[in-house]
Amino acid sequence: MYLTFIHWTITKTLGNCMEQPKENADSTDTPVKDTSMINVVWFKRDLRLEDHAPLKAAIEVGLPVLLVYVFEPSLQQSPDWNIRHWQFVYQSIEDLNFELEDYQVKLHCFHAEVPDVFEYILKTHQIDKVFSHQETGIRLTYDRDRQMQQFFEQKDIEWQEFEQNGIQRGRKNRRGWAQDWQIFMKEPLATPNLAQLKAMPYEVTDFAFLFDYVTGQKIHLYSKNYQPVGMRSAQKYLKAFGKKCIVQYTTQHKQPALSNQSNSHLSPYLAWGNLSVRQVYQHCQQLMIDSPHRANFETYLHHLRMHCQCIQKFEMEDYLEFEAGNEAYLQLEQNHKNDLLEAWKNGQTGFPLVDASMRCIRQTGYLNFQMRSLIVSFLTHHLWQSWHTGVHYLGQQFLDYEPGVHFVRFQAQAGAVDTHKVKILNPIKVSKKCDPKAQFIKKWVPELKNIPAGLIHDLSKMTTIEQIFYKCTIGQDYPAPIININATHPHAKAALEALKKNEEKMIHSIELVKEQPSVDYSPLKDSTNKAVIFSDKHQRLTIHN
Ligand SMILES: Cc1cc2nc3c(=O)[nH]c(=O)nc-3n(C[C@H](O)[C@H](O)[C@H](O)COP(=O)(O)OP(=O)(O)OC[C@H]3O[C@@H](n4cnc5c(N)ncnc54)[C@H](O)[C@@H]3O)c2cc1C
Repeated sequence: MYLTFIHWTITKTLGNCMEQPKENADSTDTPVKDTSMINVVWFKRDLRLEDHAPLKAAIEVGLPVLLVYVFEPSLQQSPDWNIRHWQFVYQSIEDLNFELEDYQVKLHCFHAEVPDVFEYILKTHQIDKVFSHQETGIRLTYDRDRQMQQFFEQKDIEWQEFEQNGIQRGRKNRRGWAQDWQIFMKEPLATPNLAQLKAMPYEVTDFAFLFDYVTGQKIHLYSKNYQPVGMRSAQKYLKAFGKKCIVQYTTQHKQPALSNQSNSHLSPYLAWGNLSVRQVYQHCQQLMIDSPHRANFETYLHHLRMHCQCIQKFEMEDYLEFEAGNEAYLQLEQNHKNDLLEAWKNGQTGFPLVDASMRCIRQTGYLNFQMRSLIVSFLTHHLWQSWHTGVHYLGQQFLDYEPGVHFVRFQAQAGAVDTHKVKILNPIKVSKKCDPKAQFIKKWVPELKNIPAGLIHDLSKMTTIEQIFYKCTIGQDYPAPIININATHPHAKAALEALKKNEEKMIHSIELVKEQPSVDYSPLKDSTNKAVIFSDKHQRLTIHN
């Protein structure tokens, strides 16, 4: 009866993605060891089948390959974790398994700690090698990788890790990094030959790897407000961006209401690896050759490099997860005020664009760069709360949560890395500039839907008669501003200015988020000066006149 219930629950909640234990499975049975050697590909933030160096290498060895993804319970305890991240991963795996059906292969999922998973596989199989990408994650995943390194050494298993997205391990500084990154981006895609993948029948029969996972979690659900998931959706978004959105990319990308027409929305696919940065880079390079929007492509490729540059910085300075890059920042007196923090999280600050942004991320998991900067500036400069107080909350909300970009960008905007570069954003001015017709505000703050755009950005100017006329009483239907921007702005400015004096001595971050020397984004040329591009799928050279 008990087993039947568990089996039913698992089937209902996990659908096809997770391993299904047999009803008569008994975890106390001694598994029969299959002595043939296998290799394992351990998927992490690389949920795709193209440009996948570990998968390619594993297939080329020729042994049977087991494909594995591990949902780690310890990550669920991390303050930046949110079920939406796992929902995205889960859907990605479903999509990937759909593609793999043609090859009668499957990516197997576990819910357990990684050493336990490998111990479990070792009960029945001999592992020769494990292939994976390097991961620039949080301290928890880094420590897990160090633990796994020892584990594999003890078991005499070779672990081959591959560079991903041009992020280099073991670097002491970023000198020359931009050039290396560009070389990596122009290298041929690592295309696995899936037809050669030797399938192996495999089943997880031990409930320990499944049961905890099922309890209380709704991993198989996926909100219709989130972007569609998977390699095929990612390719569609990539194509749409290259064809349409790129036209407005530099003119409109700060406007949240127009983000569907101008921003790429590729970030979740890059964060969880439905696409590699190199796939995006090479796709854009192909398109820009004859494009009248070449300059926009160049800006986009530059932004893509900045994205990787943040991750590289975090790879070298992972303490930024816990500490400000600038010790001077600790001198700021910022008292924790829970009511302010809650108002910010719930989109109830009385500043329409801030509230619209906070409500939007809760619902969709997406926000453009400019609005992310605004909500961080509002929290750290106007509400005068330390960067720690909001960094995990936003990480939870973002569907594209990428620790390297997130911690570095958050700290940079707060002024926790370098106060010289900080922009204290005025929510009223940004609102007028980025949402002039208030489309974004009205979508996410429906209480304000009757108020004309001319009044909506600064509600403190609305008279009582106007409030009655537009059926919105401030302080009743919508909160009055929780702070006085005319006081908070100069206060933050003066406090950050005061830090500058001793800041130089106190920045312990080895390098700031600064521009690198400009790099050439133009396509590779052959000896006859024709553009050379590696075509996406087949690695064949395409010559463009
Ligand atoms: C506080 C904060 C936290 C962030 N956290 C994350 C995160 O967890 N994961 C993540 O992927 N990104 C993060 N970003 C970066 C960025 O906001 C998102 O990548 C971007 O909004 C995703 O949208 P998109 O895919 O449509 O990118 P697009 O708008 O199409 O932009 C493409 C790339 O350009 C970069 N970019 C866009 N505008 C600018 C600009 N004005 N200056 C410099 N670079 C720019 C983006 O980072 C992105 O990588 C964060 C930014 C901030 C300010």
